[in-house]
Amino acid sequence: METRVVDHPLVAHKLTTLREETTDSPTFRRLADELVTLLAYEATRSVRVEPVAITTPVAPTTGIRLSSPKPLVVPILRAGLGMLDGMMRLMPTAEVGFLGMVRDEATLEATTYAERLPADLSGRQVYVLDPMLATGGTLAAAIRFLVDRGADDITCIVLLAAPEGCANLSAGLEGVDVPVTVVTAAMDERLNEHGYIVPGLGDAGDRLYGVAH
Ligand SMILES: O=P(O)(O)OC[C@H]1O[C@H](OP(=O)(O)OP(=O)(O)O)[C@H](O)[C@@H]1O
Ligand SMILES: O=c1cc[nH]c(=O)[nH]1
Ligand SMILES: [Mg+2]
Repeated sequence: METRVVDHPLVAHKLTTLREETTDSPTFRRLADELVTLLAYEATRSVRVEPVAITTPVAPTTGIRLSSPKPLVVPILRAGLGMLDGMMRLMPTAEVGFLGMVRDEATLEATTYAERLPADLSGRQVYVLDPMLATGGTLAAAIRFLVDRGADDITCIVLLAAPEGCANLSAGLEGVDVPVTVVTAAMDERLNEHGYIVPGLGDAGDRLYGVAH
């Protein structure tokens, strides 16, 4: 597994406001959206393309376009939904599938409660969106799910990652034989005793959409 921390002053600037406890939901949603577009630029460096012949008003030439089948973007509900528009702005012709997953706040185990994905992901490049890589349990389960369906290249775009979560995720992917890349806006210090990222930004889903009941 490769981990890339995007080192850019605009990313750091937006992330700082996102973390602030006084940042309200509308501002949080806007910043998450803007951050994803910046991260997606880095995360799509290896998106698959193919040559295409075109004619400009001046001359014929060869350009490139996204290969077929198109990349699949998979936001992990709930919080990953806050990253979808920012991603699709950069890659509007991608397809979108959905995974609903929730972490039990006592055991920190992730379970899947919803799935709407193509049955066959053979040969598909997949971009998974989830703002938080905490213990890594959610992303490990999501990646296994996608690989079991045939996905052969997976890039996870997260806003914050914890070092313990990255180590767990890498260990949890033992035996997974496809390239996995994590692109994050920051690698934070650690997890606290509740499995929250420190300094982090709190509960991303609650900050985007309000407290879940
Ligand atoms: O790395 P992990 O320890 O598995 O934790 C990360 C997960 O926790 C949060 O989701 P949550 O379970 O709170 O669901 P929500 O998006 O509905 O709020 C977050 O959006 C990740 O999916
Ligand atoms: O810090 C954390 C950890 C898991 N999920 C969140 O939303 N925030
Ligand atoms: Mg949550």
